[in-house]
Amino acid sequence: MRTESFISQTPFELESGKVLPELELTFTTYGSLNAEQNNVVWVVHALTGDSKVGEWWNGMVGEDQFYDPANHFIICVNLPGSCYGSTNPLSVNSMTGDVYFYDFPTLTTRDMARALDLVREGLGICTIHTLLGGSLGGQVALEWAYLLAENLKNLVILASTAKSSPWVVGFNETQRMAIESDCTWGEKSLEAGKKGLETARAIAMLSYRHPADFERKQQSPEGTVDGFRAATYLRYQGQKLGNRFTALSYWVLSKAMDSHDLGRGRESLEKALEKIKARTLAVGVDSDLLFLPQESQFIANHIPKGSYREIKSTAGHDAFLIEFEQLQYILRSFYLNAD
Ligand SMILES: CC(=O)SCCNC(=O)CCNC(=O)[C@H](O)C(C)(C)COP(=O)(O)OP(=O)(O)OC[C@H]1O[C@@H](n2cnc3c(N)ncnc32)[C@H](O)[C@@H]1OP(=O)(O)O
Ligand SMILES: N[C@@H](CCO)C(=O)O
Repeated sequence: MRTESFISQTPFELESGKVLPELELTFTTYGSLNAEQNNVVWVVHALTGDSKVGEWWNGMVGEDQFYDPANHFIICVNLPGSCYGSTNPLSVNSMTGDVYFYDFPTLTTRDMARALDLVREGLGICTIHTLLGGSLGGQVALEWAYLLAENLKNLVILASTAKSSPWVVGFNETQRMAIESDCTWGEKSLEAGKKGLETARAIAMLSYRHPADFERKQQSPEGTVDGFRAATYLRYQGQKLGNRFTALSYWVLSKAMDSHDLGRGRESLEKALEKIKARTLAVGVDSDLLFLPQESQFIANHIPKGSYREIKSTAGHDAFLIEFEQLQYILRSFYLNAD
């Protein structure tokens, strides 16, 4: 495993017209590129993931796993805006010499896809064998698949959508409201909005899980009138994220998720999907309350070489990060059916 940085030599113009004078992108690779350059597996992480895909997707990537570095060149880039090494609101704006903080520009999933393409070009990779992404990662992967055209062979979109629904935008807005209500939000510090971020994560967890999952794991003993398990669970999850993420990055990434619309400026969503050339597998989760299975079906129905499979789980949206056995089975049949 190697973690490196790519630094763009030229200013990076965003969809908004604003410019990032310098763009650093941290990425992690596993295995090596073969002579034919046909073993590239590119994974795009979700909202709070990082480039170390072998850690958070350890049931899919790693020695003797489905994507084994012995056979594949596996790469994951920390998305711009995120706080694990790539340019983000806590980076220094090289034009002003000051940390961006709240002046960090709005990013779209299309900007993120273009940033990934810079890394691809920088590494001299022409063709990607398989591009995979879940949730926000799936949105960025879809945008990138559109740009890559014939240079992408297989696309796997997990628990995601071609356009963020009003429901997703609404959930994200409640989370940003929680951040805004933290009295430290507005301060120029690493910890700004930390308590708000904890609440945001607690709200988000309700969209990443399913009532059945809470029924199974968070039942309190009979007679409980306070101190419920569900309550300590959500507080714990909030603190866990608060200790490893920044509210500033969360803000930028959740705004990018809101922006997602593959059809923007491309006639329609359907027409944009029709232009994706890669063999595509869209995987929904039957219990996903955030990105509904029918949104994955829509992707599969409109991409010419698209197909749909479903993970059965009570885990909800996050099942794509948990249900490794089902995913492996689904992916095995996807590759078996390749031309
Ligand atoms: C640097 C980095 O870490 S970045 C990469 C890591 N994260 C990512 O990539 C993002 C994607 N991953 C995720 O979102 C998550 O890790 C998932 C979805 C894969 C799994 O989520 P988890 O939080 O592990 O699972 P789950 O919802 O079952 O919660 C388990 C945790 O809650 C705790 N917990 C469970 N019930 C309760 C309760 N009633 N009260 C308090 N704590 C509780 C458990 O002890 C456990 O704690 P731990 O994480 O310290 O071991
Ligand atoms: N739970 C995952 C997926 C959210 O879409 C994350 O925190 O990145």
